[in-house]
Amino acid sequence: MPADASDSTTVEVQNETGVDIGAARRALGDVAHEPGSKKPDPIVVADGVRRMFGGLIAVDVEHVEIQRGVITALIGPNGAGKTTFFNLLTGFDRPDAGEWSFNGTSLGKVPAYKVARMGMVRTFQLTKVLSKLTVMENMRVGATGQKGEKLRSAMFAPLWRGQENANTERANGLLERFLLIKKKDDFAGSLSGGQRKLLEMARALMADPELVMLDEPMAGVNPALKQSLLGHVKSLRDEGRSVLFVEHDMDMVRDISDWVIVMAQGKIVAEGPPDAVMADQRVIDAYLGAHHDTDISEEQEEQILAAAEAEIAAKQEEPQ
Ligand SMILES: Nc1ncnc2c1ncn2[C@@H]1O[C@H](COP(=O)(O)OP(=O)(O)OP(=O)(O)O)[C@@H](O)[C@H]1O
Repeated sequence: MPADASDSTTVEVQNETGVDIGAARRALGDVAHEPGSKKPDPIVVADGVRRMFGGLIAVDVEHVEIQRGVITALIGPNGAGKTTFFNLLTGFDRPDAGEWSFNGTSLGKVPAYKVARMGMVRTFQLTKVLSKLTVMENMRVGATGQKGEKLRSAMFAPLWRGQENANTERANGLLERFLLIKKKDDFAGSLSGGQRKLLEMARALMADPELVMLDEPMAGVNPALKQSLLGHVKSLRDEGRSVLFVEHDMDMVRDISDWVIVMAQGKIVAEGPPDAVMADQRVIDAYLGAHHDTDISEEQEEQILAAAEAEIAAKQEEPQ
């Protein structure tokens, strides 16, 4: 079902984080469908962010704002600069120019681990679960602000143990939610591709982030697990988090996004709600021009079938 603002399951829901989910989504109704459009309540704002690799301009984002409390998809053909932009926003790479902020705080020189602690957590295209650690150990690695990390705090072991108990409790809750609890003592390396994606998402939530950034969450996931992953992503929004995800699976983008941002050749080239963006000729050109595993639409399929049937009928009518 398309995620529109009239979705009765989420409208008027006020959750423990204080974000009125329905309001955040409805507010997008007044936002212009154009690259760099201003959002009513942005959680991320980026200006003039540019990253060169040799002579190649991988990212050249003039201005972009990510609305708080909604699901935003970042789409674009292969090599458009989506992952590089993710890396820059989260401190895993440094730009040649530009500035960006999270909750109004400039992140220009903030290292990745601090960005995560500030509440902006990401997952990776190729999952980075630590295969030689158990599922539970992976979850513990995801917890930030652990007092046990610091020597000074280690002197206050009871305090540290308290933290560890809280982490274990939180990890158990998340593993239940992501249907991984029975695997908690298995090595992460023994999980299927889809389960690793689930573990990565669960681990990201150990830090209780405000913004969850997912890089191709559906890649390598079997159809059965896809539905469950979609549900999990929606539940992140429904508990008041903001979600920004990169994805090539257009069904997923159409199904769960409140807003779609399109990149091509490093730049933002279009923005809007999913239906409007996917009907935009510039987007179709940018996508079909460079990305080849896009499914044809039902309408296109019908047109092709009708043309084939007409051709067969015409041949049958030809004099032998
Ligand atoms: N470390 C690097 N060194 C050199 N070039 C790079 C590096 N990382 C990315 N690039 C180049 O920058 C451009 C943008 O790549 P990026 O991976 O960000 O695109 P993308 O939109 O995420 O693509 P995909 O959808 O295929 O993952 C590409 O031309 C890529 O080859």
